[in-house]
Amino acid sequence: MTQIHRGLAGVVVDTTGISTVVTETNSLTYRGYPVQDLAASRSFEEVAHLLWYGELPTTTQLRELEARERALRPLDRAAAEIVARLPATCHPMDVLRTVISYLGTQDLTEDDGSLAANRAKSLALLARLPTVVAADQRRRRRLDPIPPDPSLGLAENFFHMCFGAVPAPEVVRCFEISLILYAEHSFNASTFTARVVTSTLSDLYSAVTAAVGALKGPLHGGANEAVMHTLNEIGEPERVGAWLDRALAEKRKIMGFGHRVYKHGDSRVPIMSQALGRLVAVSDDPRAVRLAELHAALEKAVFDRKGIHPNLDYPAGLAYHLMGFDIPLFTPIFVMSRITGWTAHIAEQLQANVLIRPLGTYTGPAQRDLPVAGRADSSP
Ligand SMILES: CC(=O)SCCNC(=O)CCNC(=O)[C@H](O)C(C)(C)COP(=O)(O)OP(=O)(O)OC[C@H]1O[C@@H](n2cnc3c(N)ncnc32)[C@H](O)[C@@H]1OP(=O)(O)O
Ligand SMILES: O=C([O-])CC(=O)C(=O)O
Repeated sequence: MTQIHRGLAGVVVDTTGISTVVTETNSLTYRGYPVQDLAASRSFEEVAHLLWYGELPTTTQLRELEARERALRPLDRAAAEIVARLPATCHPMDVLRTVISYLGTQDLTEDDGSLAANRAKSLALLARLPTVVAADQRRRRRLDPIPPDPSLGLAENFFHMCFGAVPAPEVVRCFEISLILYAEHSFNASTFTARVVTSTLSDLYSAVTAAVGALKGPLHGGANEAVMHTLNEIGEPERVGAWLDRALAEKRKIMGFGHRVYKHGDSRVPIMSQALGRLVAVSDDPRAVRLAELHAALEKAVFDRKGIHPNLDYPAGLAYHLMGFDIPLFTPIFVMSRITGWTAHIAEQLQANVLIRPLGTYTGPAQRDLPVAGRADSSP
């Protein structure tokens, strides 16, 4: 009897040299480096280089990558118009997906699937996606877009393009840590989607567009938005117990909790939670402390009631709210980071490609004779 692995749970589908969760230390490594060490001392741009090239950049390589990223940030007029004209009723992930698809049609660089060509496309997306996301937030607030500032690093420039100002260094660093932590996580659903598309020898933009669609769902990246909706729904720390009783009785999934791979806690959560704590301490949001209390109370209550730990989306969701971003921007920010991991996997897939095509056990009707066409009683 064929064993069925629903959801591919526990199935090893390929090798990868990009990242792994070291279960003995509950540590996530990118190209061998623990992510907590990267989050403590490195920039997001350095991490992008590490994921793409396999090594941290030298000073010269970093300067070169930064210079190219800064130069590639502006959108062409048509891309800017697409952002401005798509209905405000659509989710910013739909805007991002649509603009990425458009950018693919405008990319006239070599499309031979070579490593060099894909690296150039990956860098262009890393540079332009923040410009799209920031312009989308501003138009929803009825504000004109702010052009990128090439004197600023990627994280600072994103704040500049969203708000016209760069916040305190603690806030920028918290944001950058979130980008480093979100950058890569092995064969998660969106990365696997990108690899499936790539395995047919389709192009990088098609793979990334599909990955955006996979990340949007609330069981994956969309959970960071859902976390903030949950906190708003509960409202006050004192209401956590009653809210959780009802949610569990209704068999609701508590967003930002649980994980397919980590069963004893997501290795990235302690780092992000510490960064969130520093953010709360400097936040000028009058509700910051109460929200942090509510956040901690829900985490404790879910663990006490269900033994389930939070995943990275749990601290990241509240952090993005306290940084001033609108909730529908949270998952697009995840994309701004994960574009590095997706594109590293696309390159890896192409280097030793095999078509990804699993099997399913058929449970439909047994083979049967077709009814005679045209007979009145031929329909079942
Ligand atoms: C960056 C990321 O993408 S991280 C993931 C973000 N997603 C979320 O936060 C959404 C909420 N979490 C979930 O839905 C799940 O934990 C997933 C989808 C992440 C992982 O799901 P799976 O590995 O398939 O685990 P599964 O859903 O089978 O959960 C196992 C058990 O724990 C329960 N459980 C898992 N997560 C939760 C949760 N968040 N709330 C309540 N119960 C949960 C399930 O109901 C199930 O219980 P049962 O055995 O009594 O039926
Ligand atoms: O690995 C997963 O299934 C989901 C996740 O945490 C991620 O993509 O960062």
